[in-house]
Amino acid sequence: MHFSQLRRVAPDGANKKTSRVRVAVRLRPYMGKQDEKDEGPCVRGLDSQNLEIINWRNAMETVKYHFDVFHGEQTTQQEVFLSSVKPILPHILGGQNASVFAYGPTGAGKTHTMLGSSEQPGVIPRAVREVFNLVKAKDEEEGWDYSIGMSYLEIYNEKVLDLLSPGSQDLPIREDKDKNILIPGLTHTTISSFSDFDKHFIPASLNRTTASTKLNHRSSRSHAILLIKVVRTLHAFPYRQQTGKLYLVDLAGSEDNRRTGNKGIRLKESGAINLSLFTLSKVVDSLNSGTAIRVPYRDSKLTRLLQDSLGGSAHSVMITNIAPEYKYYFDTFSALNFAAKSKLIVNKPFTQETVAVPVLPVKRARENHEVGGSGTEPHKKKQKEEKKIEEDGSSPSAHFDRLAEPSVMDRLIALEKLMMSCQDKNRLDMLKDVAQSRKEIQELKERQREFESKALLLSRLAGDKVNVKQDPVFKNSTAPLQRKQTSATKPNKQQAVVQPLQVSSQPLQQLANIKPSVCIKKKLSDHIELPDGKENAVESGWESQLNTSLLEQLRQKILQILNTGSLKELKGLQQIGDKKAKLILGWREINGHFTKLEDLVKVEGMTDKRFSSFMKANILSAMGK
Ligand SMILES: Nc1ncnc2c1ncn2[C@@H]1O[C@H](COP(=O)(O)OP(=O)(O)OP(=O)(O)O)[C@@H](O)[C@H]1O
Repeated sequence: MHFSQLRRVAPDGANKKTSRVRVAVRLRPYMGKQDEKDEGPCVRGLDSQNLEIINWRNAMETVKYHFDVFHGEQTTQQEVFLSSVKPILPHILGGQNASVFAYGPTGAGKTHTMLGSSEQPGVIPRAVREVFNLVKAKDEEEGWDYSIGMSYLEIYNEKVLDLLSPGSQDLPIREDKDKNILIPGLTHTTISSFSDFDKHFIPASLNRTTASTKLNHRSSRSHAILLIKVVRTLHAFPYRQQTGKLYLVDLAGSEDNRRTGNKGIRLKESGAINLSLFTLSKVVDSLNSGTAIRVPYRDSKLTRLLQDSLGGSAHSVMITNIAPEYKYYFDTFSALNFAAKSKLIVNKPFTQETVAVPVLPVKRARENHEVGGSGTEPHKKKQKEEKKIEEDGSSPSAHFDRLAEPSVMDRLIALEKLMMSCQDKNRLDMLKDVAQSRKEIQELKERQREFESKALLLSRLAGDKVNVKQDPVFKNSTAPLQRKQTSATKPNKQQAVVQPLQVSSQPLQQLANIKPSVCIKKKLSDHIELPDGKENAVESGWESQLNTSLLEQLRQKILQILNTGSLKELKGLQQIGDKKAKLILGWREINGHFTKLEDLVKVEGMTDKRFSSFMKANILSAMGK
């Protein structure tokens, strides 16, 4: 029977909606040599979806990335298969397409993930076995006959080569009227069992073009693409037929030409690899951002070939492999940026040892390069301290010195720019917001520290002199604080007006509703709506009119918001604007928690009077609901 003459039908569940590419990241175990061992990893997992890598711009920070799935160093081949690949396989039997591809730097574990070894088989053998199992489990009664076939090819230097028929020429890629991608002339072999598959696959794998680079002895210089095709045909007239394709792709390594010493033919290979990987990144980005009108499949052979199995109604998974050693830092960083949906700079040291080491290695490297290392005294002192720290090798900046050649730095900067230009606007805005908020919190933290040291000075002076306020030394050294106090003495109408708490303060209001006292509410309202806006009339004594247990509950709730509330939740409190909320966050970062509500006066700009007014406004607001 000639199936090619039979009518093809649309796959089950196929629709016009473009599906996104699921992104998983797999971190392979540390494999540095013994003498490199002390360096430790530069990247580590946080949980099943997040990981962090040291920020090359500032070794005191980490950059946190979020993915659909994160597979840590201990993750087994079986776990990777079960969570990232197995769920998509049943779709192939229903006539839909799918692709699984391993992306990442050379030596980071792509081949291990896709192929594995006989002791630890990877995605390819497990997926093929599973397809056979799924077909076997199909009920005869459903009326379909299944046949499984395979093709195996590589894309090397933008040429499509048939691995089942070595020595063949570059094959063309075509598209039929139903938008299916075809490769005329490509060997397609029917396979009846897993061992049948193995018989064809193993010798074909040896035909794969590999060569050695400085980074990895067995570096793969081509994209190896295994196609498993499942065709199902109805027993009876009209002999409907459906074809599902599964592409299992071990991509070439994405090493950087200038670092790997590639010349001549290797350089040409790298150019082709980089072109196709760059196009793949644009395709994945277009599919996942959902904003692109045109997905640039045609810009490389790889993406053109995968066109009907990546996006559209296909099910796609990209497993990005990364390595933890510092020598892979640049590659890991670019692989993560390629794969990431979002990233966040976290102001947190990577290891405990780095906590006390305020180093800015990148900045220093560039400064040295640009201005010959000259600088002010404090700058020189800082450099000296940094040098000392780096000599004993305890700082991550020591590792970055190797990356800190101007050419590598320039490429990291260019990479970031490129990444930014590829991002959709929202992501860019989000990054800008994060950077801005961090800057503000940093400034506020510095001011808070200043404030605290002044407060300390004040308490010392209070021990020496009876009336601190008249101490001229203190007056001079606390100018900003005094400015705040001066403005606080002006009547502030807003402070006297009690408004309902905003959305984020809902729990506080709910709490107040437990035992509302109409009588008290009215009385309090009378007080707070004084026409002249003066708050002193209700500043004291108002608490005594409230039910004490309710008052305590409200106080606890406010304390909880102060201690755990987000910026938005803090701003939901009465009399806490954006600036004050950030000051509170800054105070929390430095000091931990407020033990009691009265501790709020330790935050810059919060006087006793303002605190009383704050308490009154929040409690009355909750009561007034
Ligand atoms: N998760 C892992 N667990 C144990 N060993 C691993 C793991 N991942 C990779 N390896 C080992 O690391 C080495 C490099 O891995 P692999 O050859 O798979 O890298 P690759 O990314 O495929 O490189 P290339 O681009 O050259 O193909 C191999 O010895 C491999 O066995």
